Amino acid sequence: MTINGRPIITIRNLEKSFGTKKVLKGIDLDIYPGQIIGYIGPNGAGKSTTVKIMLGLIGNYTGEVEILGENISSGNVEYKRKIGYVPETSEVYDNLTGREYLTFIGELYGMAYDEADEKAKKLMELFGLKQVYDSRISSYSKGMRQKVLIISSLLNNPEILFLDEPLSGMDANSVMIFKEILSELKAQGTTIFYSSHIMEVVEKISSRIVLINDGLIVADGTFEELREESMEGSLEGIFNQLTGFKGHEKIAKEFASIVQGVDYYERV
Ligand SMILES: Nc1ncnc2c1ncn2[C@@H]1O[C@H](COP(=O)(O)OP(=O)(O)OP(=O)(O)O)[C@@H](O)[C@H]1O
Repeated sequence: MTINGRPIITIRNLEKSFGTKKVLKGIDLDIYPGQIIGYIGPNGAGKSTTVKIMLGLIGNYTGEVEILGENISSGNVEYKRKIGYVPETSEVYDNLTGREYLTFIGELYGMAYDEADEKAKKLMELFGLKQVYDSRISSYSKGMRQKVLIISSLLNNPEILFLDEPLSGMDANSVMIFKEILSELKAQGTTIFYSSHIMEVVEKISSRIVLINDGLIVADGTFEELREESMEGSLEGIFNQLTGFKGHEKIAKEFASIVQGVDYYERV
């Protein structure tokens, strides 16, 4: 694993509970500039919670989170100017046009209107959305909205990009472009924190993979390192092994039996 300089993100003994449910049970992570971190784990493992804490969207945690040398609990929100975020579920302002939305976001980041407009227009064109730049977002398809979110997260040329399942709804060609964009950004030193369930993409793009299960990190290394340790050939296999998952066929058969109203145990 290549490590450049000081960590850009440091997480120490991060714990978070919702009510009586402990969701993060002591996360420790040092993330270095220019890494693409593939952050993976089963549904409910705590991935989005970790990301939202780093973004300052969730409070009341214990432990330390430092981003760009600043403890985020200090109340200084300056670091937010230097990060970008594509959320898992998006709340885009539907009534705005692409231009209105993206210039609004650009201005929130402190950009001049014309600068944001120029940049957004060019990026929309590269994503094949030139024709709809002045149409309301409510008329966009799911994938088109996703592209707008991706553009909005990059307008400020962030030092750290947080991506939470960013590919949802995007077609195969757009995914290819997006993967290439991530490689280019990484080559220029952007740090990317990438949380996704699409194992083949995570496997290909990540310089380091961190697997979280039930609120704890259970694996951390390059894909090759994890493969050697687990003796599994694919990230999917490593994921299944480390999360203790077995018997997908049995579960599927039982599921189908219930759907069809057939007694599973009579059928097997
Ligand atoms: N605001 C909340 N209030 C109560 N419980 C919450 C809240 N947000 C998350 N949780 C719980 O915390 C746990 C972790 O959720 P989180 O969204 O971090 O999981 P995840 O790893 O991102 O899962 P997924 O892969 O399904 O997106 C889940 O059990 C979830 O129900």
